Amino acid sequence: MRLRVDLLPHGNYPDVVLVIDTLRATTTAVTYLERGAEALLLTRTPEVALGLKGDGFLLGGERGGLPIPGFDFGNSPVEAQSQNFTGKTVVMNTTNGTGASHVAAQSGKHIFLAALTNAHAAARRARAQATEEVAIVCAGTDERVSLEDVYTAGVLAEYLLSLGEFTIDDGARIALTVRRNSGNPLEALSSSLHGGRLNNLGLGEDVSYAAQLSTSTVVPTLVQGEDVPAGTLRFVAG
Ligand SMILES: O=C(O)[C@H](CS(=O)(=O)O)OP(=O)(O)O
Ligand SMILES: [Mg+2]
Repeated sequence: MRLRVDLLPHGNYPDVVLVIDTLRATTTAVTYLERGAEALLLTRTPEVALGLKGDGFLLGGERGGLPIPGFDFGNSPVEAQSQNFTGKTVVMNTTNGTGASHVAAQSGKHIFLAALTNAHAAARRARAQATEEVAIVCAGTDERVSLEDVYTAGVLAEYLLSLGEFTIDDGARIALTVRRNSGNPLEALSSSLHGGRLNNLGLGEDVSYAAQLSTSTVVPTLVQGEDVPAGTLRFVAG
């Protein structure tokens, strides 16, 4: 079994993909499902999301860290945690995480969303489904490598290695090194460029929330081969 870590999304995934956007899209996605959402529709663009508005969907997303005009929510796990989404479908579009999921879905057989909050459950699901490779894909920020995603990749890689034999690539070696040398999750996320930016926007509580380790067993799972609105990917709790 191969374990691969892409520090940015590259594509060509043959098997299982774990998509990470710790700050904040995949952390928020886990929280929507934790709070009862029936499904998430991750859209290719904000326009696709806005086109679905009014069909009983709730829209969540951001640009520059702030809510998109016309959307119901931002991209905040703390905001999501304070709401009840029972029976609702949340349509999401964010700067990095939703795009990374679309790259993964172009080729991967099984796509899961991972964050620190569901790290161990996501790793277990990946190991159980994989037949040849687990690819951990860091969304990054604006096409640049981001510390918080690489740190989370290291947490996932560490746990996967405790579950069985893998041959690992240099991306995995880098992620494991970052994980072992960046302190605890809150220290790592707080020292990242994006963690600092969210703090400056008054969104520091989201950074603390995202730093919680394995508080959830919900693993957002792509439902393949289903009829979904064009430009969207449908994830449900797994
Ligand atoms: O909402 C976020 O934290 C980021 C916004 S950005 O990196 O400041 O543009 O989006 P995400 O897609 O969750 O990385
Ligand atoms: Mg991010």
